[in-house]
Amino acid sequence: MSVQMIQPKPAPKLRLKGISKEFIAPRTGQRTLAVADFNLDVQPGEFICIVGPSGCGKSTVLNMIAGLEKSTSGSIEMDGKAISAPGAERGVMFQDYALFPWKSVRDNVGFGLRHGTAGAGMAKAEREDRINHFVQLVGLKGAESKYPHQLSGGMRQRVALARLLANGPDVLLMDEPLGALDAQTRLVLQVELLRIWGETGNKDDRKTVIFITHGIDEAVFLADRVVVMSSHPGRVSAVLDVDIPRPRTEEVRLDPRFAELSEEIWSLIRDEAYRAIA
Ligand SMILES: Nc1ncnc2c1ncn2[C@@H]1O[C@H](COP(=O)(O)OP(=O)(O)OP(=O)(O)O)[C@@H](O)[C@H]1O
Repeated sequence: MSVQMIQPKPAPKLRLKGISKEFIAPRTGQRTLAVADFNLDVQPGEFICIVGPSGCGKSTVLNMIAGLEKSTSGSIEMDGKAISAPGAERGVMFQDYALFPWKSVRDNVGFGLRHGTAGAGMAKAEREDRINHFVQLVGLKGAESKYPHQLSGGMRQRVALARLLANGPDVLLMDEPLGALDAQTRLVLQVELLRIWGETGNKDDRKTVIFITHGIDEAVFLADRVVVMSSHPGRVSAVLDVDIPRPRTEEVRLDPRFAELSEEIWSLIRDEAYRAIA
């Protein structure tokens, strides 16, 4: 008789348990149930993409994990502890760069280290090394003294990513970070993002990522799992494993499995996507 060892599942990095969010308009009192009974466990180092029709509640879910919005019911846990406010261990990145226009690349990247909790107690030399490391990691070496207006959109998002990483969060919460970029830059930065995330390195060194996108191809290219949402109210309608091996290179986009998964996701949101913009 053979005895099968059952490996215990690691404790989730994030646990979203039955969360809902109802917005109440201050003047009219009109209620909008944006998210209802949203459940998701995210494993450490996992790359999760959330897709769904416009207005289905993707940003609301992300903002609740970031602690920028309070959930109306349910609970959000990180490493087993309840989250209800923003915290340095969860870094957020948005579509619109959010850089300081009057600060250089170097000073933008180092902002959190100089003024936030991330750099508290850090010696100047260590802080400067850390800034150099992340500037280099995102491919901005040589552009340290430039200002945001001197950079392309893609470079600005590299600065925003370096700043996010320099603060050393455990979880990266990314709301359409490539959404404002032209199509070619977007494809290049998807590959870059996986490199920076550590796709070719040790799995245990990777950050946990929640990444919102309108791009189904983008989600399939990046994610370990794609969470598909339906709307009114926003719920999880499906969770798909992206069983395409890593590291993922440009060739992946030609893989029949890539097309198959993209088609499956589109079929899940197509009807609602048409209704959302009708
Ligand atoms: N502060 C708010 N007050 C009232 N309603 C809100 C607020 N924020 C979001 N909503 C509503 O909640 C729902 C979900 O919005 P949310 O922005 O989370 O969706 P989304 O999927 O991120 O949208 P998109 O894909 O267009 O970016 C929408 O109906 C939206 O109008």
